[in-house]
Amino acid sequence: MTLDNHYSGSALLTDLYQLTMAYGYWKSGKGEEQAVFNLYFRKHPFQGGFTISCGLESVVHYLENYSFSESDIAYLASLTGADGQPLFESGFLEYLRELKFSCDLDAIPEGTLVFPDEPLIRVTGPVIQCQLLETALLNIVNFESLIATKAARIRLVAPEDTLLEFGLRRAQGPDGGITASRAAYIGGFDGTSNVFAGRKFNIPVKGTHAHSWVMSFPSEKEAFEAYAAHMPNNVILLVDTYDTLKGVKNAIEVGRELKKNNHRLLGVRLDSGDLAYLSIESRKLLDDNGFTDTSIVASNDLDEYIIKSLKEQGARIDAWGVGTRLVTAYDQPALGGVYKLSALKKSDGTWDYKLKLSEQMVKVSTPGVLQVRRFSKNGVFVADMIFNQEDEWEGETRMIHPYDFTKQQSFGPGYSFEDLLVPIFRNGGLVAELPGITDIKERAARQLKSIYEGTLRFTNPHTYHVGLEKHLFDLKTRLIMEKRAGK
Ligand SMILES: Nc1ncnc2c1ncn2[C@@H]1O[C@H](COP(=O)(O)OP(=O)(O)OP(=O)(O)O)[C@@H](O)[C@H]1O
Ligand SMILES: O=P(O)(O)OC[C@H]1O[C@H](OP(=O)(O)OP(=O)(O)O)[C@H](O)[C@@H]1O
Ligand SMILES: O=C(O)c1cccnc1
Repeated sequence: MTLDNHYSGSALLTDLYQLTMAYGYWKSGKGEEQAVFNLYFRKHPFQGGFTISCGLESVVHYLENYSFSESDIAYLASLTGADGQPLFESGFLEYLRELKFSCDLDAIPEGTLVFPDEPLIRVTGPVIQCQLLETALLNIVNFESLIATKAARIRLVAPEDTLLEFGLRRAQGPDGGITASRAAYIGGFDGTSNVFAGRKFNIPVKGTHAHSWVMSFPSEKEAFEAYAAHMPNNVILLVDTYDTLKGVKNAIEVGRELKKNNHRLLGVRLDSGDLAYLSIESRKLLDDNGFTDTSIVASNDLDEYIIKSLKEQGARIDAWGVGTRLVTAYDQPALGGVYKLSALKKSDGTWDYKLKLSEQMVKVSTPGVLQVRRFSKNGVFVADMIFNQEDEWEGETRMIHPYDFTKQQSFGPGYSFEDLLVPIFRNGGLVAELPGITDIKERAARQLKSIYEGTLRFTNPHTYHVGLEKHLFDLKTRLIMEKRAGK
């Protein structure tokens, strides 16, 4: 595991403006003021109706090692402003050298269904630290959640099939490939071709062979024979190098030899052409020759839409190898998560709630020390309510649509609920036990089964209700009015 990812824990994994602000906070003596920041997104990716949270484990590892090394400090000391003078004075660099992560961090566990405006991560602590973390937290959570969601969409169209992630060669660099393998597994894939990720994250690794293997022999048949002879316990033959259906016939002949030696032709792989037609014809050939338990694997620029279409066409494909369009989230290459200040502690210990105005209501941030309450009825998620943890109320809970106060919902005793953000760090110390990858994966699968299925469809999905608790709605409305009035 020596692939150096260059940034492990490095506090330089940030945008310069976080450091210019940190410098400003430090200079003005505000650096230790307690702040609350929330990480959330405003719109589901892929025009979908859900997102799977992912990336918290990477966040934890990043924060556990968070520091400015001697060489980081030396680099910052070398930066100069427009006048050629150092950008940062030495006292500030000394401060950074000693800086230790000391915030509280609460987060929604990985593998949870999450929705627009909900804080996935809440950081509470010295404003200087909260600010410095923005870029790294967004980088990690935006990408991993995006890929886990893409993987879940692919799983939805092939609930019973084997799904293999083949993306490393086309991923956005080594780190993109490695983290995508983990996120894809959490989102519902069964294995990866990425051996590094397999070992690092304990993900099953799977592989067939490439066209080059076939091309390196005088004939396809000889290539298949040699492969079967060398690795009789892992024979999945790529049959499309020259002529797919002739390739299947060659594979069947090799399969007969394997059988004689108590081995099995596990599968054939189709990587070009009309995958519906070719899989149906291949299935017939295999079945007619007694290879009913030989699987058909397909690959070639697949995604959830093509797989869905192939299934509708009656394709007889048992396993899908999906690369490029999964690990690059081809049709939407970024999740637009943001990280906003929502409260600052006053000297009397109470919170000064903060709000960012915008002409677009969806872009107005939400003030408060935010938490998300998920209401369920008979095991089905009904709605999520964002509330200010500092508020207390009695009796029934009232939730208001964030952008339309005429839409309200009440929750009485008939509902069960769960607060989604859980403590991860307290005063910089890890207080949560991180779940294993299998638990996270199972959580994601359970979550997808616990929601109205219209939420999961691809075209015009049903909108799952997310609202603001009444007191929070009132606070937000009051602050908007005050800001608009120029206070
Ligand atoms: N029956 C089908 N219905 C819908 N899409 C399909 C079907 N069969 C294959 N596809 C998809 O169509 C695309 C075909 O790719 P392309 O046009 O590059 O042809 P190809 O057969 O792969 O040729 P090449 O030999 O260049 O790889 C791929 O994304 C593939 O997954
Ligand atoms: O298509 P993806 O979803 O990215 O899956 C991975 C692809 O990588 C391999 O192909 P290769 O690199 O040889 O390229 P090609 O078959 O697409 O030419 C494999 O045969 C798949 O086609
Ligand atoms: O094992 C395979 O078949 C494989 C692995 C990576 C990319 N394409 C195919």
